[in-house]
Amino acid sequence: MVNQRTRVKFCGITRAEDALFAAKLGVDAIGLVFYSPSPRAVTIDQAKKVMAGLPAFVTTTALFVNPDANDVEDVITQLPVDLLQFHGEESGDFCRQFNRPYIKALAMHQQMDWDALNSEYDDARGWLLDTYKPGVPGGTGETFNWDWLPDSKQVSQPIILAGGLDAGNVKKACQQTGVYGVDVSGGIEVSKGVKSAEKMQQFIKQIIV
Ligand SMILES: O=C(O)c1ccccc1N[C@@H]1O[C@H](COP(=O)(O)O)[C@@H](O)[C@H]1O
Repeated sequence: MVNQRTRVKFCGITRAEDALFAAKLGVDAIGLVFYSPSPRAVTIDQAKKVMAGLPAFVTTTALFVNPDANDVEDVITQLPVDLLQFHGEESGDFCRQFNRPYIKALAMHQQMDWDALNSEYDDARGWLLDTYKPGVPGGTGETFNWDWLPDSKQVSQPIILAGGLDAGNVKKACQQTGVYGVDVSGGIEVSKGVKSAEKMQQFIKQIIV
């Protein structure tokens, strides 16, 4: 039996050099933000450059927040993204219309209706559980109470933990929660959209030993 380590996604990548460095460190996935109000948003041309030098086996994820279906189509017809990430209030039907694997981000509250979510997003490849902050769809840089995570009897989808992770708390997060994966954006940046090689390395060191 192979030991499974926590999977890692670095999100909000805007520069080819950051994507390459992340790949060298061994990340499983990188995220490209297609949500224009975000300071980490990329255009399709920028995303092409970021993706160009990536080696095989690094999953590329396109992140949207309540997009028009046409905008998603534009991205998936022009870029070879592997996975869609919906970070708004998209319905299950909306997410699955593109016939692409998707993950659904959910803003965490103490009480979640896991049964309803199970039936709405039963075909999601993972649920990304992120901090709830009114008016901010994601990238808050803030953690939520990890005791609120569901147990394996409540959900069947792989859980990806997000929200305020960094090199200082990710090890504890993995040990305490046993999640399938973690997703980080602000915790590995020097400034919004610009990743820090040092912080990326420190983050990975906590997971890949
Ligand atoms: O990064 C953004 O700007 C962003 C904008 C809108 C929705 C989601 C966004 N990022 C995602 O938010 C989480 C947590 O980010 P952080 O580590 O707390 O900064 C992460 O999954 C990003 O993918």
